[in-house]
Amino acid sequence: MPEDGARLLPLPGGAVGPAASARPVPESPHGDVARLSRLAALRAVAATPRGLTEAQAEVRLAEYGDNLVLPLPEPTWARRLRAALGDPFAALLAALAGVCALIGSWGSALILTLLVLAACLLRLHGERRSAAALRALHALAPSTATVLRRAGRSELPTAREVPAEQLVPGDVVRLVGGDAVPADLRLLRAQGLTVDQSALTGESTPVPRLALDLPPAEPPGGPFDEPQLCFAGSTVVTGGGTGLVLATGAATRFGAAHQQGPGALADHGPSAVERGVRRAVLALIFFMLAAVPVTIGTDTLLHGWSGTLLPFAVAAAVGLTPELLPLVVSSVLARGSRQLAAEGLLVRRLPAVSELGALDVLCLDKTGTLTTGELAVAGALDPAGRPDPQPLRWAAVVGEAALLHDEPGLLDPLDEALLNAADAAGLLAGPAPGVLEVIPFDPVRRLSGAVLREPGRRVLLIKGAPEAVLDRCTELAGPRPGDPARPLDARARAELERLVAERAGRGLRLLAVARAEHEPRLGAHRLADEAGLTLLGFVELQDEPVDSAEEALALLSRSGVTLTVLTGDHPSTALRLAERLGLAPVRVLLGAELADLDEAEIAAAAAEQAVFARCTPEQKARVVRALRRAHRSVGFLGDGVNDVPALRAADLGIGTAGAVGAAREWADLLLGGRDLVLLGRALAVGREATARVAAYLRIALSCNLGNAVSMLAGGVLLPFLPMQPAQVLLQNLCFDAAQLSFAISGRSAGPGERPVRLRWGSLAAFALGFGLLNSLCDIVMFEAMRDVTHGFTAATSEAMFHTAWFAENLVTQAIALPVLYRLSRTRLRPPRPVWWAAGLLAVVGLVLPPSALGERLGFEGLPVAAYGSLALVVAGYAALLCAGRWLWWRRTARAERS
Ligand SMILES: Nc1ncnc2c1ncn2[C@@H]1O[C@H](COP(=O)(O)OP(=O)(O)OP(=O)(O)O)[C@@H](O)[C@H]1O
Repeated sequence: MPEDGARLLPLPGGAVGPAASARPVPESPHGDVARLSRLAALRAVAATPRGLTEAQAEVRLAEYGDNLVLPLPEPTWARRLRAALGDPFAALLAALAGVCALIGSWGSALILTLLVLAACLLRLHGERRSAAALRALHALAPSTATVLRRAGRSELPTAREVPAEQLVPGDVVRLVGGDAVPADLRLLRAQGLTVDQSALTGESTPVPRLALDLPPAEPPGGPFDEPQLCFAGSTVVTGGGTGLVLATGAATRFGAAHQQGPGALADHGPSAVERGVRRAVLALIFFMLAAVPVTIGTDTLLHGWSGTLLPFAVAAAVGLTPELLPLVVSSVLARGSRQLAAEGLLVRRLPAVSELGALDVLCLDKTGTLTTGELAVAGALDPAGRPDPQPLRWAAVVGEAALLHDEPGLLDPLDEALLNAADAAGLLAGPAPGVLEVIPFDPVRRLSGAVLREPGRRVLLIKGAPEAVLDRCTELAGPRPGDPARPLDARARAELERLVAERAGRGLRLLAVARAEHEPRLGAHRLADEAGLTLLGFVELQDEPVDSAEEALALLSRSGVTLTVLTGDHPSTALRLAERLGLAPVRVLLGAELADLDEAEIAAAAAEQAVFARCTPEQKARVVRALRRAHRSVGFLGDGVNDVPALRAADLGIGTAGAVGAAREWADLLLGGRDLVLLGRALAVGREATARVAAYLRIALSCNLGNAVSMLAGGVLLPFLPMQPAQVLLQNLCFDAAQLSFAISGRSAGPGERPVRLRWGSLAAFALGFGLLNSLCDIVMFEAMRDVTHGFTAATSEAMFHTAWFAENLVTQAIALPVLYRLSRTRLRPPRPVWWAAGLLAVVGLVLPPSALGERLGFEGLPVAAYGSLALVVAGYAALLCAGRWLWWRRTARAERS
């Protein structure tokens, strides 16, 4: 690195390091450095196993930048202005303004330029607020990493937590189970380390990682297969280790994949709202592309080509362009995220706000989520079910081994509880065990263990889920120490299973403890050693439900959210807890049974609030995926490393306050405290935001569709264009401005009875129905104006037509705003700003045309008869709109009931 004055060679992704060892090596995802020996790799990045000094880290941070895969939104105005002007809608408007200027339509060019400026300014403002909200959230919930740093060259290193974004190439970081790997690392040490790389490779089975000194000469199959490397974006499932940072931020493999777009990574695709918005935009663009040429073509065919047709086409195209749609949607979501932050929830991905609104199934992890995870030892039993302290002693020795084996992070809360209880009971009085190896807890195998050195033998101790341990046992320990062991036959096994089920049915969590003695030998633990074990007995643990869990689940249930528990724990323990919390599961399914069910059956079981027990992390994710494929909007609430696959698979991953690093990293939403009732409040905010987005889309789509049809009808029915180009643009500007009211303020009521879903089919049917109703009124107005304008000169009657349609259009849109806001009787009412905007829109429609400004825009004062017709048409429209809405409500209520 520069401060060492060494020659530099490329590191991954353009980072550079000194050329300490530039021997030719095979192609590797991280170039030369990744394939060097540990020592050579350290030299290549000018690092030491003792870590960088603070000063070195600072220099490198300035050089390589923050360790962020995606940079936080750029705060400078110049950048944002460029981005705003580069927006496709703004670009389209600017191009249309250019066309108008070219053909000398100065009024239209001016209005269009104003529209571009207004859209850009609004967008800039909205983005500034969203960026500030995102930065604030990021600052509140930084990801952290444990790094070795030294105050000076001669100082000793200390391990300390730093925000992960401050990591630099050359840093030495520590990993423990549950961590999100913070950068691309070359392992210097690894112990029982397995990582889940499914975010990078899609492969859900955790892969082992080793600190090989000389990696295989040929790189293995895929780019993520090198065993000595860990990649940003993966999760530590078991074990721990120490790694040298090779690349950070965008230079990591994860970062590179992100640059290629979200599809390059294992990603669950756009959210329901994102899909809805995208389709709405496409539909509006389609209206524009279809309606404008058809209108112009029809007009030319019927009445011949006129010079005003081109500017009219331009204006009509603008009128149908949803230029403020992205702004309104992102402002509504940003506002929702601020409200959630005020409630104590951190939104890590903006669309999560709308996912909350759509949420209709919430899958819940049990331990540490519905329960406190603060385990207390309730007792210990011998294999016959009699109280016996020995199983507790040996289980605690496994914990002690993890503690002694210098990777403190390997000690989980369960080990801590065992150690405390055994210590309090005086069971750990003897000399500390000689630890040969620690077998970290593996949520797939559901056990952990230790290999100990005892005089003349090597002792394997295993503790874990009773089924997992029993599968490895062939004998039962005798009632007293020194008594001969009994064989574990089928009858004894059945009795043990009954004992476990009976204790678990009381809500206790059981751990089985077993032991085996082997001849002393060198070498690491082998899976084959885990056979022929002797069962020592069980430890019983108690884990109390979180105080607010029952109230929160009742609130969510009343709000129309189906709840289902997915746990790695015993079925009886899970069932007992579910009942205690007021859930009424109809059945309990085991993770292993999922293999025999297809996705529809799994989804159906989950929808009936089944409890899924003894699930591996991948089985939890499978249930979530099955529900998503059944078109449910699925949330997952979890805290542990065994929840990460499900958190990633869900539409909305929610991490609890005490979630491990990786779970926090992959969660879309983080609870700020233990109070689960927060979820109910969050639901209300999400539903309101989604209802607003849905209302905006419904109204924008139906009014634009109505206008497109009316333009076509006007072209056929009238000998002139239905409105002048500048008037079309002005009307569009007014309607856009009124729709901005969706993005500002309003109140948040209760969560409402049902999730708010954006179903494209229903949105399209709505737009078609209410859009056609709108154009029907326009056509009636055209017909009425024929009579009213009878006897006036051609020019005057044309101007009167324009005036009447302008006024009628704004007034009917003003009525549509609040009336179409509510999708069903039970949904939230329109907030006050929408009413105000609607009122203003109607006033502008009526007051502007007869004003001096209106005259300059080509409007003409209307005779009283025209106002009479206008009043009748508007009243008819309002009545039909309310009737249509009533029919729609009935249809929605029926659909919701079924
Ligand atoms: N540290 C540990 N050592 C040994 N066995 C453990 C340890 N932690 C959990 N187990 C056993 O493995 C089982 C599965 O654990 P896992 O962490 O997958 O799920 P869980 O903690 O029981 O429940 P949840 O999935 O709701 O968090 C537990 O029920 C317990 O029997």
